[in-house]
Order: sequence, then C-alpha cells, then structure tokens
Amino acid sequence: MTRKPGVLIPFKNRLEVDDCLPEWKRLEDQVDLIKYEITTKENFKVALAQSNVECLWITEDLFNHLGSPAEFYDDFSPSLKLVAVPWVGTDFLDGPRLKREKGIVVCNIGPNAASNVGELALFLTLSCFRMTSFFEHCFRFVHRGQPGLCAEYVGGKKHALTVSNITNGENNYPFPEKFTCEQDQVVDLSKNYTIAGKTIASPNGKTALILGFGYIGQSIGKKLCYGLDMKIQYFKRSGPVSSEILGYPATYCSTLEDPKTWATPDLIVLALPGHESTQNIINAKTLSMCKDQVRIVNVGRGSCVDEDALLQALESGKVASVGLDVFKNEGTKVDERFFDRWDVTLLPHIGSTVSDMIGRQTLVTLQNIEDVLVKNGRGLYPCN
Ligand SMILES: NC(=O)c1ccc[n+]([C@@H]2O[C@H](COP(=O)([O-])OP(=O)(O)OC[C@H]3O[C@@H](n4cnc5c(N)ncnc54)[C@H](O)[C@@H]3O)[C@@H](O)[C@H]2O)c1
Repeated sequence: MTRKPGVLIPFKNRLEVDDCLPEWKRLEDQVDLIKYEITTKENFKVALAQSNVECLWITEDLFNHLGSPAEFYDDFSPSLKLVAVPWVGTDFLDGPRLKREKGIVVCNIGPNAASNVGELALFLTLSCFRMTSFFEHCFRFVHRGQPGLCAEYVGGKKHALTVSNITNGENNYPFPEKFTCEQDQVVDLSKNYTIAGKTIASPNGKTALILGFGYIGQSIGKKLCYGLDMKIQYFKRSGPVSSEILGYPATYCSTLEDPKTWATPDLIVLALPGHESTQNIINAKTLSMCKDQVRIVNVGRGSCVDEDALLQALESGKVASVGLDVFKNEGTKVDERFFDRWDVTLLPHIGSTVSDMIGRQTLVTLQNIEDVLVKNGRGLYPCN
C-alpha cells in the first residue's frame, strides 16, 4: 500500500482546526492529517526533518511556543512541498526563497477574511471621524454613566492629549477632570465643534484613499462607499480595476509620487502587506503632503507606518485621528505612546477574529492541501 502524504499540524494548548468538517473526513482518506503536540524546539526540528511530511500547517501555537516558522527552514525535510498558512499575511516567511531553494509552495486563505477585516476598517474609520475613542474613555472611566458630562468636552481647545503622567492613582485610567476646558471660558460651538482642536466630523461625502487594493482593500472600498457614503480613491501598482468588477464607483490614482494623490483624501486606509516596498509608506514626507487634519486607518501591517512620524503628526494636529489594528513590534511591545492618546483608536490585531473563522480557515487550507498534495496543483491561493 502506498503511503499517504502527511500534513504536520502543530498544537500545544489550542486546537486551531475544525476536524468535524465533512471535508476533513473526506481528505483523511487521501492525506494523513497529523496533529503534532509541541514539546521542545529540538523535538520539533527532529519531527520536521524525519517525519517526511509533505505539508506544514502553520498555527498560532507554533508561533507562541516555538517562534517563527522561518527559524526552521534548514530543518524542512526534502519531502516538504507546501507550507499552508490558514490566514492571510505570509510576511513571516521568505516565500521566494522557499520556492527557489526548496521548491516549496506557500498558500494562504485568499479572500476569505477580507470582509471581516473590512468591517473593522469601517469601525476604525467611524471612530476616527466621530472621535468615539475620546467619548468612550470619558463615559466609561470617569463619569460612570453621565453622557451630558462627556458632551461638555466638545469645543474645548485645552484638552491635553498626552496623559502618560496623569492617572487617578487607583486604576491608572486617565483622569479627564485634570484637563477640561477653562471654567470661565465661553466656547462658541458654531466655530469649535472639536475635541482638543480636532474636528468631530461625519465621514459622509469625504474622500478615502485606499493603499493596498487587493482583497481587503477592495472590500473596504465597498463598505466605505455604501456604508458611509464616502468617495473612494485607490492606488494599485498593476493599474485600475474595472468598476464592473468592483461594483462601486472608485477613482484610480496612478502614482504615489504625485503630491495631489496625498493632498485630496480626508482619510487614508492602509491594507498593505508587510514588505520592504511598503515599509514606512506613511512617513514624515508623505504626511506633510496630506491635507491638514487627515485621518489614518491601518489594518494591513504595522511596518507600513513610521510611528514616530505619525505620533508627531497627531501631536501637531496635522493628523486629526488614527485607527490602528496593527503595529510595529507587535510581537514584543506596542509603542506605549499610542496608549496615552485620546485621538487613537486601538485594536489588538483582530481583523479576522470571529468565531466561524476556524471553520473557514480549515476548509480553505484543506482545499489548498488537496490541490497541491493530491491533484499536483499549486494550491487555490499560492503566495510565492
Ligand atoms: N488586521 C488583520 O487582522 C489582518 C487580517 C488579514 C490580513 N491583514 C493584512 O492585510 C494585507 C492585505 O491582505 P489582502 O488579502 O488584501 O492581500 P492581497 O494580496 O489581496 O492585497 C495586497 C495588495 O497590496 C498591494 N501592494 C503590495 N505592495 C504594494 C506596494 N509597495 N505599494 C502599493 N500596493 C502594494 C498588492 O498589489 C495587492 O493589491 C495582508 O498582507 C496582511 O498583512 C491584516
């Protein structure tokens, strides 16, 4: 009897596959889906080198307990044909090198998380324009249920946005009473509907520039267009996408070199992969070309933003507000200065954190595996 091709699925505390799916049972007839319990790095290296599996199924437990799979390149057995990534970002792997040196295909889940990441971009956009992060801090931690008191902050120009040294001593939450507007100042709300001088606005009718116009970027465009009535612009290296494919009106910008590309949008949304070509695409120079009080949302990768430049622009008011799901140094420590700001909405990289995602990830990963190991294809969503 011929040996079935093997798939190594590392786990320790969490099982990140849905093995009740009918597709799992069906593929088990043709492929050996091996749940491998993680112990030590050394044991994993031995398993990789000696198990003669054809596929490594990447899991978060692998990252959490043994580090990046990139550390194990040299231990991949010659039988390995596929690295199956059950999410989207594959920037932790050197895909071209795996293909060149070992003929290994890297697959991900293609468009299957795009709508969920798009939902969060929509949320972050709303938060940026309506300054919901500011109001939530006031409401939740200080006034404990008196909305009218939160509204008193509207119009003030004196709210210190950096609060790192101001805590109430008990629970370390910022203490807005310390920086309300001056008591005897009368605020003309018709001219100052602001928080700390930053406008509280509606996204309706405003222009969004989307950088990274792949599956996620295109889904974001649809949601911003139809959900928030925004005008959509996008830059795409490979040229424009037809409006029939997109299903909504969007203006193509042919270059990021033209200052006009940066000067028009009220919002810039990043849905870019981590790569040397996208490193610090938002930086002091590109920010200086933007409209005053521009807003920035990033759901792609933290590496695309020069965080020092962004924080400086928030401080100066050049950037009104920011919504971030991703950060530089996510694996170690997110820059603390973000936590101290009212004008930043923070999320802990939860673009595709929904409970049916494990089932969807499993299904698409099984399809990639079947295509490569059983049908000799390149997978449904090859990335290298
Ligand atoms: N926040 C989250 O939880 C979450 C979840 C999934 C994916 N992501 C990130 O979103 C990224 C995009 O995902 P996707 O499914 O849309 O990928 P995709 O491959 O469909 O789209 C990426 C787009 O970026 C473009 N691009 C790449 N380099 C560029 C550059 N230098 N300048 C301009 N455009 C460039 C590509 O041409 C492509 O159009 C992923 O790589 C991942 O890093 C984040």
